[in-house]
Amino acid sequence: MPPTTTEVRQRSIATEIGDQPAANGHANGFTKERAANGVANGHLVPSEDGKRKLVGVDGFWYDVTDFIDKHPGGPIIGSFIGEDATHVFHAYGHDPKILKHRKPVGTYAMRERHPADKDFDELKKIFEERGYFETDFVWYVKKSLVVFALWMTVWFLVTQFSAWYMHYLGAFVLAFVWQQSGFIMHDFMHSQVFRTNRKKDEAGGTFFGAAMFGISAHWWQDEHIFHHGMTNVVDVANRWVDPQMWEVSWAQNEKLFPLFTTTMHYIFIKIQHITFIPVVTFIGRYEIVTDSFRREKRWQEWVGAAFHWTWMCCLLSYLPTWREVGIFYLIAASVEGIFHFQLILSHYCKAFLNIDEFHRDSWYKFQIDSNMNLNTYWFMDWYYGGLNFHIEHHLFPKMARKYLRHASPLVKEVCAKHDIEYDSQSFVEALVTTLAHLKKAGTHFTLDPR
Ligand code: HEM
Repeated sequence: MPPTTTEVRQRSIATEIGDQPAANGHANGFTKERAANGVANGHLVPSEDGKRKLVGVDGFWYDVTDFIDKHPGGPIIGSFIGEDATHVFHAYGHDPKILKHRKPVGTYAMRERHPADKDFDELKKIFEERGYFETDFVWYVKKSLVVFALWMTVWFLVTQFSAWYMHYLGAFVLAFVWQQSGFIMHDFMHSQVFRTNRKKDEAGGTFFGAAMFGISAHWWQDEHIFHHGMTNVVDVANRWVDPQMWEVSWAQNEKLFPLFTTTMHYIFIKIQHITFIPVVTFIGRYEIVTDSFRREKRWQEWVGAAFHWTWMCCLLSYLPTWREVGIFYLIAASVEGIFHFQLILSHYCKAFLNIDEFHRDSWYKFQIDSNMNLNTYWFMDWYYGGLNFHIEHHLFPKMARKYLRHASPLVKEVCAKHDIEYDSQSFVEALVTTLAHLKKAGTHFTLDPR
């Protein structure tokens, strides 16, 4: 059974800080007051009875009161009640026919949030015409074959050699099997492969996520949809944060400070610039594996996990001693942990917004403010899964990853035209910037016990 709206939006903090979910009416990212009014912003037309839940798209209000729990994109729709969701709606590639079947219940005057918005809408059309939102199946077959070849290499190194260093070389290659599978899972769970057939995409995602990478693909998707729709957003009143930007071990932005209230948090945050690298490297993988299955109830993910641990145990059984088993997994997990930096560096030192600021800001502009690209040569795109072009991926989450590099020059042009900073740094620069940022944030942190 899929998690409920409340579970998904409150899980990140409630489970890690140990707090109870907010008791102040928060259920779907809107307060009791907002929900009761049907709409949040004064300039919007209220619903007839004042109690319906309306979402605004392209200047029309749609009543989603009975649709929230059925929405195929999950509970995030509830976070846009009473708001103009035009840009996030289109960015997610909703088929325009979806709204043709729904009768609007009112209209509102669309407010220009930023002059660049029109240009980004135009860019999307240009990219559509260029075919950047279409799937190259041959490309995916090749990617899958690479994963399979790497996987066979691991087996070969572990089963055909008795030298410990060949086994550990196998562990190193295993990290790449996990990493590359993770990227393919990412594409599937964004419906970037079959696109109009979500069931097939989810099955592919579960195979590469749970069976190969070892994490629950649906758990990841639940969090990732919020991460994309509401990147770096903090809702202090409801104790909610973009779930993929929240860790109990550090506070990377002052907007998160009110959520940290214990002496233990204080200690963690004061030393966060020192613990950052070892925690991400050595603990990262264990954390996502356990976190992803802790509350997982979907049987597909458990079947995938059973497959994953069956092949992992068979593989590990070829190693001669428990010591080698331990070191083998540690090497694989730590090398894979290094890959986690990429995603963290793309957001940690960037802008964060409180939820009300977020709903007032331009969705496109904030995607750029809250993202950083990593500069690399084209031949390293495979290593970063194309997500070194994080700005482009966040602006257009359904764009096929092989085209992200091609989309970048036009995105840069729009940013330059509107004087928006397009942040792109090398991996090392981004790491140094993030460490300095963590140190500064830690210095400013003071404990505010509640
Ligand atoms: C009037 C409001 C909305 C309606 C009627 C609606 C309807 C739908 C439908 C029918 C789908 C499945 C088909 C498809 O992907 O084209 C879908 C998917 C989705 N929706 Fe919505 N939606 C609405 C608003 C939103 C909003 C505000 C968000 C905010 C982020 C959102 C996020 C998503 C996501 C992430 C998916 C999954 C896309 C994918 O990866 O395939 N939707 N929605």
